[in-house]
Amino acid sequence: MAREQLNAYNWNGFADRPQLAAALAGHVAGRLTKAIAERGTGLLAVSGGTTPAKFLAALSKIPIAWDRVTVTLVDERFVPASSPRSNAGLVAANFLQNAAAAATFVPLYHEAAGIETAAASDDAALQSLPWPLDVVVLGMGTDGHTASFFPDADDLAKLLDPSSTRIVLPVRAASAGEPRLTLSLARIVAAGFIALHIEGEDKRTAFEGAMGPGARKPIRAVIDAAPKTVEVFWAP
Ligand SMILES: O=C(O)[C@H](O)[C@@H](O)[C@H](O)[C@H](O)COP(=O)(O)O
Repeated sequence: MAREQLNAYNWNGFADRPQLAAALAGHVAGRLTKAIAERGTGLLAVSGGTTPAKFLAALSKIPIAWDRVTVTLVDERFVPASSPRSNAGLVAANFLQNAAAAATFVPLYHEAAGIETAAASDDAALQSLPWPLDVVVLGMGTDGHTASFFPDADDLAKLLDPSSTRIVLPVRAASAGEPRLTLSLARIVAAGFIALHIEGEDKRTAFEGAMGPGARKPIRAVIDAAPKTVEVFWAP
């Protein structure tokens, strides 16, 4: 039976950002623990940017079997980990510490001739991860992008193709700054638990706009393609 696209998301609002960080970290840790119990391993993908730092720090302190968890990125800027723009750098500084230091981190960036070459070698290298994702934590820009699915990306339809067999895709988008590497929508929506972590009134307004009528934004494409309810975590 065709699945009705009814904006399948659940809104989890919090009074402040520390409370959101603690709650989201608890949910993610619980899902990973369940995955480890069921299949002996957990696979987590986290987003970069400026929002996740508190959440990642809170998650790093929760004592689960991190040595059974593999963590990768939802997307990455095409910059080395030493760059202040690096999402791998954000994860290293905020998450790969405390209890979570025992997790295995799989970055997306590595030196390559260009973004297409990097994406192709990532695609091969990440095949061996224990797919599907147990947990994915997405962010969102006020333009309605999520992951590196920027509205002005070259070949956006390919990035948003739910039938794609790709794991990692290259992204070129004027609004993105650097070229990007992103998990495909297909891999993201196959996750057992899909969280969207947004903060501030501007992003709440942008999210509500994306869920309404009008031009379909990438975040809407992800929610519509997801076979499970997307859990939105928001604080002012
Ligand atoms: O590499 C990135 O930038 C992210 O993965 C991206 O998708 C992010 O989630 C949004 O751009 C929101 O970024 P902020 O948290 O900085 O607002």
